[in-house]
Amino acid sequence: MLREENVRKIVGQLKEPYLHKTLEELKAIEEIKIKPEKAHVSVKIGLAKTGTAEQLQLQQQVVALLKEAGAETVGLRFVELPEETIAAFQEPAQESDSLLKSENKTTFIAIASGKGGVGKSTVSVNLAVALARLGKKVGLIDADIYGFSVPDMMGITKRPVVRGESIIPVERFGVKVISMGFFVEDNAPVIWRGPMLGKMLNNFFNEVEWGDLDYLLLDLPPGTGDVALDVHTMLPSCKEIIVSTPHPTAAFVAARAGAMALRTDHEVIGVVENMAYFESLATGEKEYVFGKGGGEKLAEELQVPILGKIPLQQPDWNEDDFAPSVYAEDHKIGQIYQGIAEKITNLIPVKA
Ligand SMILES: Nc1ncnc2c1ncn2[C@@H]1O[C@H](COP(=O)(O)OP(=O)(O)OP(=O)(O)O)[C@@H](O)[C@H]1O
Repeated sequence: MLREENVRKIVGQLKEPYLHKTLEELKAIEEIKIKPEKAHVSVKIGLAKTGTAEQLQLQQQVVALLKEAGAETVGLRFVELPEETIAAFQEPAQESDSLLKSENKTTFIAIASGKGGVGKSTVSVNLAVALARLGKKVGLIDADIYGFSVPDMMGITKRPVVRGESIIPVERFGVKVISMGFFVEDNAPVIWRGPMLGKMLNNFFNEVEWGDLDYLLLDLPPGTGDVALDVHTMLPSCKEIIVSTPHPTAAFVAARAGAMALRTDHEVIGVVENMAYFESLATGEKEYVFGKGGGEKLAEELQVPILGKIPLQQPDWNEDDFAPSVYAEDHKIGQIYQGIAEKITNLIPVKA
C-alpha cells in the first residue's frame, strides 16, 4: 500500500499551474490521509487559483498517478495558498477575457428560495431543459456551492473537458452545465468562504467557454444567510425566480429571498410554486398536502406573477438515459415546465 512519503513524492513533483513551481517547492501539499483498509488516499493541495481549467487538469493528473501507484479511490480538496506564498512566486498577472462570447446578449436568470429542500435545483434543471426544448441556447451554473446537486439530478457522469486555458462545459439535454461538483473529487465537503466563493463564481463565468447563450440560469444557494447573500452580491445583474412551497409560512420565508434579490439589485420576475398539490393517479383528485395559497401570497407580496404550479410527482426514470430529476417533454409535469419556459421567453425575450 502507498505510504505518505510516496504520495508526497508523486504529488510533489507536479507543477502548480499558475506559479510554475512544483507543489513540493511551494509546500502546497497541506495534508495527506491514507486509509490502508480501503486503499483510499486523500490529499489537500494549495493552489494560487481554484475552480479553473488548470485545477481540473491537475486534479485528473493527481488521480491518475495515485491510482497507478495503487490507490483504489482518491479524495482531493483544493484550497487557496497563503497570500505570502503567492506573492513570493507570482509572475506578472495577465487578466483573461470573458469567454461568455455573448455577454451582452445573454440574460442571466437566477433561481432562489427562502429555504432548502423546496425544489429549487429541480426547478432550475427542468427550466433549463424546457428552454433548450424551445430551441433556446441555454447554460446552467450550479452556484449552490455547498449543496451542488445538478450533475446528479441530470444524470451527468462526464467531467468538463479542458481545452487550452478554458473549460468546456458538459452538455446534457441541450443545456451546457457547470457545477461546483466537477471540481470536487469523491464528494469531499466544500469549505470555502468569502473571497474564495467570489473567485470560484468569477471563474464559472470567465474560464468556461459558454459560447453564444440566450439564457444562463443559476441555481443559487438556498436561504437568506451569509452564503446566499455573498453569492447574490457577486453575481452580474440577474432576473430572478423565487421557488416556494404552497404553505403560507414557506411563502413568508421566501419573501425574504425576494427582498434580498431586490436589495442586491436583481429583478424578481416571478414565482414558481413547487409541490403545489398531489394528484391521485387513480381518481385525478387533487390533495393540497403542503397547504394552499402560499404562491399567491408570495406573488402578491413581491408584485410579480405566478409562473407555474408544479405538483408532487417523480419523473419516470429511463434506465437507458438516467436523469433522476428531469421530466420528459410529454410528462404532465414536463408540459407544465414547457409552459413556464414559454412565459419566461415572453417576459424576457431573447436579446437581438
Ligand atoms: N414536484 C416535486 N415532486 C416530487 N419530488 C420533488 C418535487 N420537487 C422536488 N422534489 C424532490 O425534493 C427534494 C428536494 O429538491 P431539490 O434538491 O430540488 O431542492 P432544493 O430547494 O434545491 O434544495 P437545496 O437548495 O437545499 O439543495 C429532492 O429529492 C427532489 O427530487
